Amino acid sequence: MELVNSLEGRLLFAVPKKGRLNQATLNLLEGADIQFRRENRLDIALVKNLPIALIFLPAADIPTFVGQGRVDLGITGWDQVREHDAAVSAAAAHGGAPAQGSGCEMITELGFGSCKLQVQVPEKGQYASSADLIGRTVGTSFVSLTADFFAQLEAKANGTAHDSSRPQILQTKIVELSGSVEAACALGVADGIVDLVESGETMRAAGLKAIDTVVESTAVLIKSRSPSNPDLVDLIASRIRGVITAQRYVLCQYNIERSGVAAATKITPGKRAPTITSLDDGWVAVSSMVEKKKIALVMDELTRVGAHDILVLDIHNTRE
Ligand SMILES: Nc1ncnc2c1ncn2[C@@H]1O[C@H](COP(=O)(O)OP(=O)(O)OP(=O)(O)O)[C@@H](O)[C@H]1O
Ligand SMILES: O=P(O)(O)OC[C@H]1O[C@H](OP(=O)(O)OP(=O)(O)O)[C@H](O)[C@@H]1O
Ligand SMILES: [Mg+2]
Repeated sequence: MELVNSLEGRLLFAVPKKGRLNQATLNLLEGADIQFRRENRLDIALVKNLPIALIFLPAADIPTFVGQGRVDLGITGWDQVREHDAAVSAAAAHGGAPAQGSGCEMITELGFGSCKLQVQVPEKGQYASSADLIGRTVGTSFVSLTADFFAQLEAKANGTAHDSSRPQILQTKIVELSGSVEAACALGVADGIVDLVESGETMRAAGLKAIDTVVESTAVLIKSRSPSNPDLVDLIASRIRGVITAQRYVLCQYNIERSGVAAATKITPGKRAPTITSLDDGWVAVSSMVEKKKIALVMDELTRVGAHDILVLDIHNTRE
């Protein structure tokens, strides 16, 4: 109870308490110098060096807390934000509460947690396209997105207009499952599933294949429509962007004769522009940010156009 009282005046920041996004999120918080100690089993942690409290929640619940404005900031999957939005719209269409505070605003993508929410069917089965599943049973944890997806397919198949603001009466049966969704086809619970795919290993191991994509997802930083401390939200967003940039880029430095600079800086144009410093005897030193995943190719090409003394340095942090 005491801890809940000490939330007063603090910006509330929801982070995934487990699962695929947990560790990468903790690394990001560390990079952004958000210092905290989480007591064993406690889902609230006060940040020591900023007026922030971290709230550890399941990734799927974070858009609800942020969307209702109970929590100011959150990190979760874009798939979860879309599922939440679809659920709120569906409730409104059924005459429930109007889409009260449904809105989470996306601040930035975070560069981890990439995956696709895909329609999957048995590899050697009779279904070749999503439309073949109309009127069948589909298992998923993403019931609202799946219902929307099949409502659109059914409207198209029936030659009618899809209107998401009206209650959807589906021919396709959607069965809600909370995990290990891949088991549903083999065990006869569903004819197809809608679930996340990253490497495809889980899908293949279950003897399934993907036939359609409902949503492409990545981890995102989201905020509520009217956060309690907008300046602090901006500060955190800017720190987090800085950490992500630092993780994505390396600093590439090299020396080259002035005559080769134009060709070399085409290879390393930098994030904004390369820094060029004159050296003796018609040589220059160039320093430029390069995407980590491209650096080997960039070094090959720089060597080809006459660059020497190429150095690649890690970037600890950045700020625009
Ligand atoms: N295989 C994956 N690769 C990349 N990102 C993923 C993967 N699976 C899930 N995600 C992302 O992580 C989010 C949370 O999913 P995850 O399954 O990790 O959480 P959880 O269901 O709360 O945890 P758990 O499955 O451990 O119970 C998803 O909404 C999605 O954005
Ligand atoms: O394409 P892959 O790289 O194999 O990853 C996809 C799997 O990852 C997630 O499962 P998770 O590990 O969260 O288990 P769960 O199904 O019990 O949630 C997701 O639900 C898929 O099953
Ligand atoms: Mg999971």
